[in-house]
Amino acid sequence: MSRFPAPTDTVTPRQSRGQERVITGNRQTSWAFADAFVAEDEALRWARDRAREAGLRSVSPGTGAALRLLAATVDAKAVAEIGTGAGVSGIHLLHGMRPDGVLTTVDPEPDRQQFARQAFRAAGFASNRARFIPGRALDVLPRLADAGYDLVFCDGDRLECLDYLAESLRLLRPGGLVAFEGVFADGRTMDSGPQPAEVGRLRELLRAVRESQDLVPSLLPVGDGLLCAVKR
Ligand SMILES: C[S@@+](CC[C@H](N)C(=O)[O-])C[C@H]1O[C@@H](n2cnc3c(N)ncnc32)[C@H](O)[C@@H]1O
Repeated sequence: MSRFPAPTDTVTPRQSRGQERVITGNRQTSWAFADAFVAEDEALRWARDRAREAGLRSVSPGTGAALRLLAATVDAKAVAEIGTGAGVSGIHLLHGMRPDGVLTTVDPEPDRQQFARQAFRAAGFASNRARFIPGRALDVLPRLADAGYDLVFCDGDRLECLDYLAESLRLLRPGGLVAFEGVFADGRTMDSGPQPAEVGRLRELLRAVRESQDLVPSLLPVGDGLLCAVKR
């Protein structure tokens, strides 16, 4: 006998109401619970504080947990990160990568990379687990090896996101994964009112990733929106 309901089977009103209550009841609380599900340690809190003092956004704890998961899923040995910041996302990526994996992280601000270096050390990662490259992504990425990366994480200049996509497709091995942080732009991406240029670029990015024949995409509703895609 089939385990699946026949197409004519119906869900009773009682079941339907119950399911709806679980899904819609207190959604904000559920999202807050999901975002805090994986606890952050002292090194991450330290890096977050440095970022806050510098007026920088960091990935949310939920996005950090997703990055760990993604890095572990592709058994990442080589990860490229655009936008080091104070190292919050880098710590999460390193936790998900193989123990011998190397994170290559790019940022034009050496002071921020210095904070990240300290944070990685405080989190217990040996110095040879991270390669810090100071500079702008579009100057640095062309020097990185074709198909040499398992995962590319993009959290730099949103105006450049389409160029990051093109570079990521070159950098990733088949089966590798690209992720873009912040594609909701605090809700502006879905807002029909007038928006700044970076929102236009994010919309183009969403369209390009969704329509690409070379990618298997998913938009994860964690933090400020994490757009992910696997390269075929
Ligand atoms: C939002 S912060 C990154 C936060 C970091 N990913 C985290 O979660 O801890 C954005 C970073 O991108 C860097 N950035 C800005 N323009 C860039 C560019 N063209 N190439 C690489 N990084 C850039 C900024 O200096 C800043 O540190």
